Amino acid sequence: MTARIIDGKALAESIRNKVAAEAAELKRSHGIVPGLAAVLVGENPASQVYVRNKVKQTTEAGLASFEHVLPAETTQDDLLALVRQLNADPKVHGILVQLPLPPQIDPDLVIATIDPAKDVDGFHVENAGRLVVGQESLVPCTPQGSVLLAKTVHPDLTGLEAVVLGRSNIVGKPVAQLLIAESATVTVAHSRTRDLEAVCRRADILVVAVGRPEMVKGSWIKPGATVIDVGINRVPGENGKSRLVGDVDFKEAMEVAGAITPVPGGVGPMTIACLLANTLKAAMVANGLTPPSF
Ligand SMILES: Nc1nc(=O)c2c([nH]1)NC[C@@H]1CN(c3ccc(C(=O)N[C@@H](CCC(=O)O)C(=O)O)cc3)C=[N+]21
Repeated sequence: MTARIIDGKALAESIRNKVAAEAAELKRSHGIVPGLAAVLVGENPASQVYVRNKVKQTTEAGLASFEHVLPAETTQDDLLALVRQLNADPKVHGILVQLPLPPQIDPDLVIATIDPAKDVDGFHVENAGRLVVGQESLVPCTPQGSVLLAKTVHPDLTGLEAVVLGRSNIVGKPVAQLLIAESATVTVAHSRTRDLEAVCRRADILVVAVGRPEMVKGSWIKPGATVIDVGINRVPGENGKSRLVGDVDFKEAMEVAGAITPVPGGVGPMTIACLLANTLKAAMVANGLTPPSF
C-alpha cells in the first residue's frame, strides 16, 4: 500500500484565499485593513526565510504587514518597549515575536507582555488557558494547521486514537488540546515514554513534533494511520546542498500509513495560512465583529 499525500500547500492556499476575500469585504464595509506586526531579533537564516514567506503571503492576502528587524544584541527592555508600542498601535491587530530569542531575552516575559487580543501565535497564558477550558481564543497556528490537515482525511475525529509525539508549549500541548476538543482519545508521548514505538503504533492519527530528523520509522506506524509530520529539519543533502526533512522517515512511512503530510508542503504552509486567519480574526474581534470559521 502507498499512502495518500496530504496536500498542505493546496489547503493553505484555499485558507489564504478565504482570508483575502474576507479582508476585502472588511475593508469595503468598515474600512478596516487587518495588520500583522512581525518582530525578528537577530539573524537566524531559517527565521529569515520564514519571515520573508510570511510578509509576501500577508500582503498578497490584502493584510498590512509591519516588519521590525532588530539586531541580535537588542536588550530585553528595548524589545518589551517595542511590544508595548505595538500593543498601543490601532493599525496593528496581530503581533508575532519570532522564537527563539537570543539568550539575554526571556521569551516568557515577552509573550506575557503581548496584548492577548493581539497574540496571533496563541502563546500567551490567557489564550493557552482559554483553549484548555474551551473558551473562544486565538489558537496556535501550527497546531491548528495540523488538526485541519488531519480533518481532510477524517472530517470527524470522534473516538479515534490520537498520539501526539512531543509536549512543547508551542506544538505538542496545544495539538493535544485541539484533538481533545475534537473528541479524539489523546495520548501525549515524549522522550521519556516507555516503549515509544508501541505507543505510536496504537495511533489512528499520529502527530509528530519532536524536532529530530526522520526519527519515526515505518515500524512505528499502524497500517493505514494518518501521519501529521510537524518537523522541519535542514539536513545535508546531495552535492553539498541541504534539504528539508520531517521528523518522520517519509519513505518508510509511505509504505505503511494511509495518509501523510510531506515536508516541505505539509504543515509549514498551513502555519502561515492560520497566522493570516488569526490576524483577520483579531482585527474583526477588536472591532466588535464576528469572525468566520476556517
Ligand atoms: N513566534 C513564532 N511563531 C512561529 O510560528 C514560528 C516561530 N516563532 N519561529 C520559527 C518557526 C518556524 N515556522 C515556520 C512556518 C512555516 C514554514 C513554512 O512555510 N515552510 C514551508 C517552506 C520551507 C522552505 O522551503 O524553507 C514548507 O514546509 O513547505 C516554516 C517554518 C514558524 N515558526
